Amino acid sequence: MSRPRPLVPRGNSADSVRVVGEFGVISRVVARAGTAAAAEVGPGDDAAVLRTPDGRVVATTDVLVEGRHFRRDWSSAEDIGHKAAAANLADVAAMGGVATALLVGLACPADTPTSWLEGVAAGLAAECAPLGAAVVGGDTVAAAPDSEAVVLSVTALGDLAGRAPVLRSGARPGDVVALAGRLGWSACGLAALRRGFKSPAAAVGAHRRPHPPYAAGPAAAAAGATAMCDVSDGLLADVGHLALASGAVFDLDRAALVRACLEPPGPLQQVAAALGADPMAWVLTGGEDHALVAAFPAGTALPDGWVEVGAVRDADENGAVLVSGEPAAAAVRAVGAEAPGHVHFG
Ligand SMILES: Nc1ncnc2c1ncn2[C@@H]1O[C@H](COP(=O)(O)OP(=O)(O)O)[C@@H](O)[C@H]1O
Ligand SMILES: Cc1ncc(C[n+]2csc(CCOP(=O)(O)OP(=O)(O)O)c2C)c(N)n1
Ligand SMILES: [Mg+2]
Repeated sequence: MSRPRPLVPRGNSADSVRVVGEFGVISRVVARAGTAAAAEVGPGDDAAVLRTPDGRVVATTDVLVEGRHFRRDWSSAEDIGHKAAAANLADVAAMGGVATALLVGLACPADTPTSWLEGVAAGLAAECAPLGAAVVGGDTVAAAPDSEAVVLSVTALGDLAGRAPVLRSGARPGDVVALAGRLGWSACGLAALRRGFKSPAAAVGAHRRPHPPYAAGPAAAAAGATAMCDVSDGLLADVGHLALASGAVFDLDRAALVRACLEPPGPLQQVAAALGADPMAWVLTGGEDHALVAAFPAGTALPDGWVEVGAVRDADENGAVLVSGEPAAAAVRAVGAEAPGHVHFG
């Protein structure tokens, strides 16, 4: 893998973490954290204290590693904060919860400008604010010796407001499969960035700052969704998790996916034409838009933002995920993709 070009000034700038020190960084970052509605005690003490109206806590963590999950020459500090928050807030929504707070673990090289870390903090806060959530604590440490990579580990906590959590395992044959949010936009933006383009702005922007449909998660739970997850790795890969956990086949309807994700034509077709790619590859296998995919009992009036894109069937010999009756592996090959989703240890 080519090493991401260090983007932020390296060395001993007056603003670097080395000069400002751990507590200087913490006070500047905490000043940008915002306020969590659920926090009785926020950042600055030995631990935060949160109110849990439901009595149960939804808890999830995702780690973002520079060069693997983001590049500082492709995304601003604010973008990276938005993205790190979104990846976690979407997992809470995918359980049917509403996020209440984030905890942030940060490892960074000593020459990282404090202003860059303040930008990350501002992005985290801005992504959380509409939900009433905020960063309530964290930890700031030096990166491994000789490592130039920033690592961000974000934990999100959330509340179910009395609803049953929606697991991956509850889908039953006869359920409808539905989608909320966008698919393929982040992968399209990533493809453009990899070729050195900074446009189209809508696709590159979607890669930098995903827009998960947070409200669709609790709405699906309230409507009786039987299984749900967010699409972080790729639709076929993540629906595979639902199928496996539920012991059922998820048969996605290609025409419905085209209608939901590729009509009217826009940036996905534009970039695909320029790169000689099939935009359906991004829809089926592209990650990081954090759309939600769920199963609902047949006849459920789908909540706002949800569209039907398939059906759950009895397990059969064709495998767990089908695209209009065709095994997912064949659909992956047909669109020229390498795998049903992101390959982590490739
Ligand atoms: N190192 C780990 N220790 C314990 N649980 C883990 C670890 N890594 C992943 N998991 C759990 O495995 C499940 C699948 O992880 P992942 O594919 O990362 O989910 P997601 O796409 O929702 O982030 C999650 O429940 C996650 O909490
Ligand atoms: C520099 C860079 N290269 C590649 C990608 C693409 N990418 C990285 S991780 C990932 C999948 C999601 O990451 P993961 O850590 O699996 O999140 P989770 O499924 O745990 O939510 C994708 C599509 C990227 N975002 N940035
Ligand atoms: Mg994860």
